[in-house]
Amino acid sequence: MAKPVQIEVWNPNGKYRVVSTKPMPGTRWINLLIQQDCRVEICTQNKTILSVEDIIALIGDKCDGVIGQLTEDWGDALFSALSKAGGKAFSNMAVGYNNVDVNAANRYGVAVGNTPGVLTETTAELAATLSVAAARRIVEADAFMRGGLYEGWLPHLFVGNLLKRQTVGVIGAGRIGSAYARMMVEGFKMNLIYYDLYQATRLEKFVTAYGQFLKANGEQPVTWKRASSMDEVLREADVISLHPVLDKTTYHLVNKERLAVMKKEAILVNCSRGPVIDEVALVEHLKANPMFRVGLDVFEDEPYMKPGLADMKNAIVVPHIASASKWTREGMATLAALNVLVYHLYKK
Ligand SMILES: NC(=O)c1ccc[n+]([C@@H]2O[C@H](COP(=O)([O-])OP(=O)(O)OC[C@H]3O[C@@H](n4cnc5c(N)ncnc54)[C@H](O)[C@@H]3O)[C@@H](O)[C@H]2O)c1
Ligand SMILES: O=C(O)[C@H](O)CO
Repeated sequence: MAKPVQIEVWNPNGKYRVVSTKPMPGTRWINLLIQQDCRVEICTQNKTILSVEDIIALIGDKCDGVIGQLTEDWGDALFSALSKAGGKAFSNMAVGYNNVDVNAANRYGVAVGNTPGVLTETTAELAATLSVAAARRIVEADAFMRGGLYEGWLPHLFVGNLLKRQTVGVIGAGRIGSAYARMMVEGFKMNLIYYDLYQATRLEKFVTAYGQFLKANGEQPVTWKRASSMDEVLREADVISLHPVLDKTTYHLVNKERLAVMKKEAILVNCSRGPVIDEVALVEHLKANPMFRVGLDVFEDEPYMKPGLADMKNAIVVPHIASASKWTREGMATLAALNVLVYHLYKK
């Protein structure tokens, strides 16, 4: 039997019981649930990742809906427990739902929601930040300065890459990949090459129009190309950002062989999911190619890094913060609450 979990209760007399496995930013999401007659229970346990047993204890005997987190394993055991408690809706507070077994949810009659769109620009901005930080060696230079090593300007000190007129490669040109591509094309006048299973028509139109605008102003136009294979992007791009969903087709999409295809001084950014890159192979590649740089927001065995990664000066690592702006996180919480409410509102 799991230990009882600590909770904070809002609107104790609400008719429906909705559980959030974590406190989430803002109060709009709580108010929306209260307005629809929900008793809101928020788990305040001081434990970053809740186990399946913890969440089963939270769900209890009666629960109408749950808002959960991407760190939780939403599979058969949890959907079975939620269904037994009368629950009909679950929302991940994330757009990615690789932690959710949607087939299991279907088997138990639980509707599943996620939080797309509201985090698109915020996540793309972090990918752009990592790209620039890697190109200009910002983290290394910051450590150098704080370490008291700066003795004066030197022609070779922290020389990095100029992005202007280089090629940006995007793998997975969906919402976030396209937003990132637009930032890099418009912000740095980079040419675009992308690979996706589907054509990114709006992105192509944007780059074409921006190229025409530059030309009309006497500047060299930017260009775009839809690659017929992922390897084409890896071979041609100077900066490559990964934005696909994580599923069986994208697991270890970037492996030892594909790293070898990339330019020796390329920059690789990952703000999608850690397992899209074979991280062991990446560490070896970083060791063998000191001019190759990476910017990582996500890791294969989160919260851990593969041995050796933390020692690599050509790697920038941040703790899965790509969607972490106040506006976005409040928006994600609001969307998650609406997802859980939709089922009950339909019933009324
Ligand atoms: N680091 C973070 O904090 C953070 C934040 C938001 C999203 N994400 C991740 O980013 C992912 C993308 O989010 P989105 O809103 O852009 O989703 P999206 O569905 O709009 O885009 C995903 C794209 O990947 C493409 N794709 C799927 N399989 C592919 C393959 N094998 N090869 C190439 N492309 C493939 C799809 O066609 C689609 O265009 C999410 O699933 C999530 O895992 C991470
Ligand atoms: O999938 C997501 O939404 C991110 O990983 C967290 O914002």
